[in-house]
Amino acid sequence: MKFHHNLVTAIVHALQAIFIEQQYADKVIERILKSNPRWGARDRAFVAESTYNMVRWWRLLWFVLHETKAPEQPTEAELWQLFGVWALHHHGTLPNWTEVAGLNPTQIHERMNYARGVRALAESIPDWLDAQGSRELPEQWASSLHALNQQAEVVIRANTLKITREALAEHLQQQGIETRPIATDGLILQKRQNLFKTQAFQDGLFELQDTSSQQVAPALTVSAGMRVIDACAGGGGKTLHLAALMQNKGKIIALDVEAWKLKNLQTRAKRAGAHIIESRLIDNRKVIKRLYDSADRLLLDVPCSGLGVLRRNPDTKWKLSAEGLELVRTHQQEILQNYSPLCRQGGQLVYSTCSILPSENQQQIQTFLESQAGRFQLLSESTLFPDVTGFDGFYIAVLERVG
Ligand SMILES: C[S@@+](CC[C@H](N)C(=O)[O-])C[C@H]1O[C@@H](n2cnc3c(N)ncnc32)[C@H](O)[C@@H]1O
Repeated sequence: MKFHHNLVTAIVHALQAIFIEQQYADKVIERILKSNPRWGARDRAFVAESTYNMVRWWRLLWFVLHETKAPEQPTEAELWQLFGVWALHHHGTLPNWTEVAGLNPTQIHERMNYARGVRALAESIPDWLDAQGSRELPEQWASSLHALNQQAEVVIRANTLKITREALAEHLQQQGIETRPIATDGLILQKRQNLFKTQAFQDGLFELQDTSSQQVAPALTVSAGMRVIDACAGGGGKTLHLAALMQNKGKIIALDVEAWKLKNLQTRAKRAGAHIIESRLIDNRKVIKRLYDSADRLLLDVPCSGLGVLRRNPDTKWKLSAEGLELVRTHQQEILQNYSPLCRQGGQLVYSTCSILPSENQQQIQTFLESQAGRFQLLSESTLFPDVTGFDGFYIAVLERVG
């Protein structure tokens, strides 16, 4: 493996932005790749994947480097050494540079071997989160955590408003992009590659969406002509899927508290040719009250810890705290309580998270049902565990309003 100094400099700068300036890893990597248009595909992949992997294994790498926890303000010299630890561990070789000259490969191997016996080190996760996970999921936690540290596959969803999954697969194959089918409308890329620049993406023939996330819209059992409210629509990943399942007939009201996300949703909806979506910003209580008792189907894809999508956003585990998790849970219950009246009698409410923790999932639904004095009943619930499915961790509950 030959390392390029300028690429590792970019990785060190990316880590500074993520850990010192507290920027989101995906945004940092996007910006760095954009500002270096002359890098080839291999260099771009090296920078993106090495940065993500160093974020993922952050705790483990610091332990191996210094036998300490990660410092809050790592110096540039330390980050170069940390890359050295990563290079030795992952590629089996060290670059011949002064920045990593002081590293001792024998010591690195010994510390790595020790760390293998301590789960929170081996899986590179904060102690509090490891304790929380094993308390909540005594049987499943170890294998779920291990699965959440693997690199996620690239999954797309064919936009059936424009093309069938089979025709899309053929179209992509003609561009040299090999895929295999998954779920109802999904395709998995055989090889990681950036699809955003393809004509097929610009033409709205597909969206990037993990297989687990693709299970949420079908849980609403929508049909053409229904009135659907997606109350935490964000950038609209699931809204677009709902529009496709409704064959662009009926109405979807997409709500969110962030105007910029709804703007993004509108851009995506236009590209996808989904014209039954009306977005509304929740900027006062009336926005919600006006919609009471009006939805045949209500989706509450609530904010969550993001634990189920650690494979894509490994920086989440370093940014989350026990206090933050508690706030998230309070917010989830408030959304359930305040927005459930949007569902009409006889209609259905789907609650979903990209978390596997029962305290964000089953326990929230239980608390909600107990507070409703029989107004809602649970039709089904399932946790999609990453170690079982091989995809993101998700929870989906389907409730019916009966009173
Ligand atoms: C898990 S994300 C939604 C992802 C989106 N459904 C998708 O598929 O792309 C949760 C969303 O809830 C929004 N949100 C947070 N608080 C909210 C509230 N009180 N009411 C409505 N939306 C809220 C966030 O801005 C965020 O976009």
